[in-house]
Amino acid sequence: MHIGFIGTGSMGTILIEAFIESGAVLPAQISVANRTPEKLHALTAKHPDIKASTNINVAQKADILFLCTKPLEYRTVLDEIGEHLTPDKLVLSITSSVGVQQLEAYIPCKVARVIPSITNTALSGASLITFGARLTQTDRTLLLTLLSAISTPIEIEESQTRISSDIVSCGPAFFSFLMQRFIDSAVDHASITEEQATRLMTEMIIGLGRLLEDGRFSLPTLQAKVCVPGGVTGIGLHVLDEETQDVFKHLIEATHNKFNIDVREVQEMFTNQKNSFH
Ligand SMILES: NC(=O)C1=CN([C@@H]2O[C@H](COP(=O)(O)OP(=O)(O)OC[C@H]3O[C@@H](n4cnc5c(N)ncnc54)[C@H](O)[C@@H]3O)[C@@H](O)[C@H]2O)C=CC1
Ligand SMILES: O=C(O)[C@@H]1CCC=N1
Repeated sequence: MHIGFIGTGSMGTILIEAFIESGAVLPAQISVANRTPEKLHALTAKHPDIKASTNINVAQKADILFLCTKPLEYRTVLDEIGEHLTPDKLVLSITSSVGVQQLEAYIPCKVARVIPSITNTALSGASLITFGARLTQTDRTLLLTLLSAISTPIEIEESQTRISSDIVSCGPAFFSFLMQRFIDSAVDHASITEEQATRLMTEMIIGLGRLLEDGRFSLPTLQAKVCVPGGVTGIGLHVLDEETQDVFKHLIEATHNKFNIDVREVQEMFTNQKNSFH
């Protein structure tokens, strides 16, 4: 099996290095292409057996091809490689605004969407999968096995794409931000250094993650267990309840508004299609 990556920016590189680190894929099984050659050199300097090439060569060689560019670059890439995408190949969108049906209408090969997360760097967290109609059961199993090496793959409906990606892919940034806010306030209002507060926060979050992983407590039970009657946690939770009421409602509205704009732009990009590859 040979795996191709077009786009070796942030997420392309994360995926490549996670697959290598997990042992699921050998560097010699990977071909990469990127618009800016410097990013390819950085990758091949670290992993000399990875083959750096052109978009077309990568598409020709790959059995599974990850498209790791930004959404509005998909059409340019597909127009370049489309004639090499034979029906046996599996092409993966890693972006929420480029849907499976859109790609199926444009190219004749098998198509799926896999939305990764920065947490996959630690061979952890989820990846979100939507299978296209052309995949066989064997293709699905192969893809699930591959993704299981770096994540917990979770199949989602097309309609759940944005909210699932808000949680799985954007969530690490959102929760890092909240942790940083907590740390900044600790440093401003108590006698603790940023370094010490960050260390305590990191240990707490790792411990919380492990606790959630073993499934012992639901989120509400966990809160109830920490809240000693008449103690301090309840006072803090009351402040959070009062002051964060609409925060995530507003966040979800904002990400969904942006997503709707992106989806419209992607639709326009594919509607202007003089040449689908069917
Ligand atoms: N960063 C993240 O945490 C996540 C990103 N994604 C998706 O991954 C995609 C890429 O995101 P990033 O890696 O963060 O962006 P990025 O900007 O770091 O990487 C995109 C890469 O594509 C390359 N590229 C652009 N046009 C090209 C072309 N015609 N041929 C070859 N290479 C080309 C660029 O040179 C760049 O290296 C986006 O669609 C995003 O929605 C999905 C989940 C999480
Ligand atoms: O910021 C973005 O658009 C991408 C999508 C998911 C995470 N990062």
